[in-house]
Amino acid sequence: MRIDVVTIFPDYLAALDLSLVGKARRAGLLDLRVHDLRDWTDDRHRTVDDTPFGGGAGMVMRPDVWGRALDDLLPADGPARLVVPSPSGEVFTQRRAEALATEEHLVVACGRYEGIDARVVEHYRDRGVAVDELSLGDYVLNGGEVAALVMVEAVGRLLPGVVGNPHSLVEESHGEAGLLEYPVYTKPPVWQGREVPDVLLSGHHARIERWRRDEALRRTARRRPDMIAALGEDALDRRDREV
Ligand SMILES: COC(=O)c1ccnc(N)c1
Repeated sequence: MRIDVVTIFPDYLAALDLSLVGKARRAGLLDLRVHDLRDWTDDRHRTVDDTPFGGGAGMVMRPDVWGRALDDLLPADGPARLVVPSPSGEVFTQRRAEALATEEHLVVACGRYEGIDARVVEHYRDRGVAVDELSLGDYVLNGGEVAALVMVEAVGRLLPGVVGNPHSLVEESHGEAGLLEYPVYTKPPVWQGREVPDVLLSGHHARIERWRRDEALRRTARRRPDMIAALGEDALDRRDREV
């Protein structure tokens, strides 16, 4: 997979050279390229923004600069998908990360200031480019870069070969089961006078699996009842309903 990230703060994305995403890049599993939007400006001040039509505070990012950048990065007939992190976007979820991880090419446009001129998204949608305006949640950031870091990591870790044990992706929170993850424990068996649940030391795999499912259901029902409500009718078996 190729991911192009366009930003006026390329250094913000340096964290993607680390850890799993960095390993994926070095292994050739992820072709991640970070671009400075100012490379597409046409004035000596390398201007990317201007005052908003209709007045109001702040500045808006210019469509002409973004257009030159995205024309270079979004091939006319290519499979690329344009992702625009925005507080007014659809919520970015694990399901969306899974969908994006199947794409050949993503271009992530990081807005700053009051945002990007609305004609940019319109223009590429009208040209037949798939455009996802995506939000991390109901809060505002100073720019799309932090959201781009989150999205690139959430998508990159799903690529085949990136995470050592693919099975661990299944049992995660928001994984296939649609539940939050059960609590986890490791050595020492007693810490601060607190013991590990006996069932986890029993070696009885069926009981351990049942305990983990029960804990995931309890945790989800307590913290995210909306996720329980969203489960399909056949998602809960008789034993689940006893939890
Ligand atoms: C400028 O971008 C944002 O403020 C932003 C992006 C994605 N999700 C959010 N909740 C905010």
